[in-house]
Amino acid sequence: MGASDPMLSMDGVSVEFTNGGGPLDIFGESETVRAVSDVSLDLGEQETLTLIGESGCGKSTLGKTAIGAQKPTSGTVRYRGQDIWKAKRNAGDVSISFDEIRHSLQIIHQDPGSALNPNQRILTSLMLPLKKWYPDLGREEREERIHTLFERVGMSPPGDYLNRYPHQLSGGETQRAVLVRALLLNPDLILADEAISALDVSLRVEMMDLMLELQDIFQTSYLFISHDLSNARYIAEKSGGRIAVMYLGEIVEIGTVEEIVENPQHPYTKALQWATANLYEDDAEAEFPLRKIDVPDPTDLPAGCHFHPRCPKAREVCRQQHPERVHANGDKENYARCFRADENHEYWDSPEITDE
Ligand SMILES: Nc1ncnc2c1ncn2[C@@H]1O[C@H](COP(=O)(O)OP(=O)(O)OP(=O)(O)O)[C@@H](O)[C@H]1O
Repeated sequence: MGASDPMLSMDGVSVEFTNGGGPLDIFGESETVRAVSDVSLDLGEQETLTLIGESGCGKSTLGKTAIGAQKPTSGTVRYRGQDIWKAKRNAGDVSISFDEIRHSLQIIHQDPGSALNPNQRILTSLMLPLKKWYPDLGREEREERIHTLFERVGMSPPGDYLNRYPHQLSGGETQRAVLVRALLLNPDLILADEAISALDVSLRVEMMDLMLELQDIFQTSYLFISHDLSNARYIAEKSGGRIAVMYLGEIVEIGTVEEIVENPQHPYTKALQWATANLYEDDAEAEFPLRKIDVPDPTDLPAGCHFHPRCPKAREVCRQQHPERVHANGDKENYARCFRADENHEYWDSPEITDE
């Protein structure tokens, strides 16, 4: 690993799924969905990034690809400089094994119960990964680690919770137990895929606070996935992290809270703001920010800018050209994929679209 390698680095990552066309498909037709399209992204130590976007825009697929649980169709994903899929194939110069990579990149799901065996007491479910990854630890030491972490996440006395079965815990308790399970492995990154969505609103804030507090202690990076801009804003504000907005497989805008929430460039980010009523009460009367509500068929993406059929600012050029990343003021990491972010683009002389 080079000293300057980011903890996680994705370069030109695309993920395609082909459905149908198999021997049992009587029509013999196959359709390809580009769930993730040309995403390049670096995540540093103790960094927090929240992915937001509508259902089906590719957030989970991108998250899974980041932690090595989904193979990209093209592009590379590197953990501390090691190509994850070369490590998986054990091809060439592998400095970090695939097992070690998967151990360092953990996931918490929306349905935390699915991570715990319903027929096992919580203690047994938590002991197993410790036994697997830290075989030198004795039983007592393993139990001690689990007890300490349960105290830390407010589940005290730990014995009261650890002897229960998953169905005997509340949603918030289960989510904390699963967080402990991930933290026990000392991961460099936790992918929290809609991890708080199923909780009551009051518990959501508590859980976000807890995760961010533990981030300092465990020096973990987080990749949060949320469909809710107000949660993304809360996390990014508290952690000083970034927000990435996805639309039909692409990151269309990425930046800090100031960039994404206060001063968005992309009309799609503005539409998400509009939909998050409590964030923008002043704009409640503002014009509806989409020309069409329906999301295009992901197996048949529109030419040009994929957002143009819904974009109230679309012009002819948006039908013809696909926007590149426009970085503001020489910023290397953050950008918007919209012609409007470039004040010199031919977009400004292009006629408005009137007929779609
Ligand atoms: N295993 C799969 N096989 C085929 N298509 C898939 C598969 N996984 C995801 N897709 C498709 O890829 C696209 C992106 O899905 P993904 O679940 O990543 O989106 P998402 O933004 O996480 O959505 P949600 O918020 O509903 O979970 C969707 O069109 C989905 O139907």
